[in-house]
Amino acid sequence: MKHFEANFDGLVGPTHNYAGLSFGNVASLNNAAATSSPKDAAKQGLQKAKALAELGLVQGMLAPQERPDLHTLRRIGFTGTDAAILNKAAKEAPALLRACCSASSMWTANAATVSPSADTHDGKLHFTPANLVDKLHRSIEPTTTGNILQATFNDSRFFKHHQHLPEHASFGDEGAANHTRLCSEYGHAGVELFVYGQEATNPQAPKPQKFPARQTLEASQAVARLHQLDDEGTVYIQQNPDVIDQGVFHNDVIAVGNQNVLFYHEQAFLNTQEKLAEIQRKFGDSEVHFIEVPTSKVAIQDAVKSYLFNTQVVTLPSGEMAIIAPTNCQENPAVFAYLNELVTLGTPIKQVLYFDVKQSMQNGGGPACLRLRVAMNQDEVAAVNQHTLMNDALFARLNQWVDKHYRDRLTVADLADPQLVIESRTALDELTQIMKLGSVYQFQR
Ligand SMILES: N=C(N)NCCC[C@H](NC(=O)CCC(=O)O)C(=O)O
Repeated sequence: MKHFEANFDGLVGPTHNYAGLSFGNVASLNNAAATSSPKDAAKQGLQKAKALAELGLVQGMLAPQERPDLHTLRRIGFTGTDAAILNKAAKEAPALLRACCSASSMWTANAATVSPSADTHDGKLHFTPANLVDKLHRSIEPTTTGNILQATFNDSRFFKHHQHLPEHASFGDEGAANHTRLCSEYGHAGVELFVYGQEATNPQAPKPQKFPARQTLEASQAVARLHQLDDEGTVYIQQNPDVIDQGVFHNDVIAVGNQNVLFYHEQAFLNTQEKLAEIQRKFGDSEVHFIEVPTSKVAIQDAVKSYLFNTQVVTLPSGEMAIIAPTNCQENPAVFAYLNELVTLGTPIKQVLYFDVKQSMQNGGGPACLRLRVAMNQDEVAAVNQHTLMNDALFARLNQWVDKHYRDRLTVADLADPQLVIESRTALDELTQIMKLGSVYQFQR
């Protein structure tokens, strides 16, 4: 049986904008109130997804969410027509309106945690949508995320969908951004690494002082229980609180793994040596390539600016690995020099491919934020909703759809425009037909 690691990229939604919503995420704060281009953002994402499909990887797309989120605005007491609600919210609670308009579901690394069937006791592939409780604008994602995941992975013989964890800070869960899986082959049982920022039930444990730790140990443990993982196939690692305070708001901003490679910054974790030894022991006989990037070569600030670690490390059909990096890495001299050296070091990583995803980067989302990894065997791939899988036809169709419905420019002031609701719903309604998703949105129910 053949095995693959598929990437499901988030299709950027029609309201992509810069609202400065993510305290602790340097790019989001620095670009607050900048003018965005939803059209360019969506096309940059589609280009990357198409390129990965052309490299021979299994590539899917996940639909964006309905924004502005009028249902949440109604839930918090705004009444009247859609236009009246937007008008009132813009005047009386502009920060809440901005939170209800973010296209943040595009970062599907935060959509869910996924455990492949090779790791789980019941032999099913498990999904738990992330509750994203640390940020208001993201906490309104998980229910629709669950609907979209179920419409995409819609065969209960293979896929098991859980409800998101309880919506409380003790269970702060940011999904796959704080989870990576090492394995010898995608279809063999692997070691799942859960990286958390703090322990909710132990106030004495280390935690960041300035910026929030979005993921708790308790959330990671709950997901591992739900997914029926073995203790021997699971490692919990605490992220270094000092780097969270320097803008590393998710572990995937400082570390990434693929098969037998863990690529990370020397300051990424606490108790690094002990944890690497545990990973190696649980991995088994063959060797894990621990590629540690020292501060002397790449400072934390350079890693945060360039997103060196928010790269996708992928295995090509040839068996060699490539790094999918944002063009921002080419523009940072220290990082570019490091990447040029990396491919000569004799590790499995042999090439670097650069993609312009600047529209997303300006909100703190690099190539790896834009994708949810799902390791699957060929029967599972066949059971996926085939209309979500990238190919020439879907690429052309989605580009046409973007051209038809998306604005070239969007400012925060435009978010109160009632026309944007109509445009967004018309676009998403058509998208659910293109991707054969059924009625996943509240406005369709
Ligand atoms: N690292 C991963 N996997 N994901 C990146 C998520 C970026 C996202 N940015 C935002 O939500 C910014 C929205 C704004 O400010 O308009 C966040 O902070 O949650």
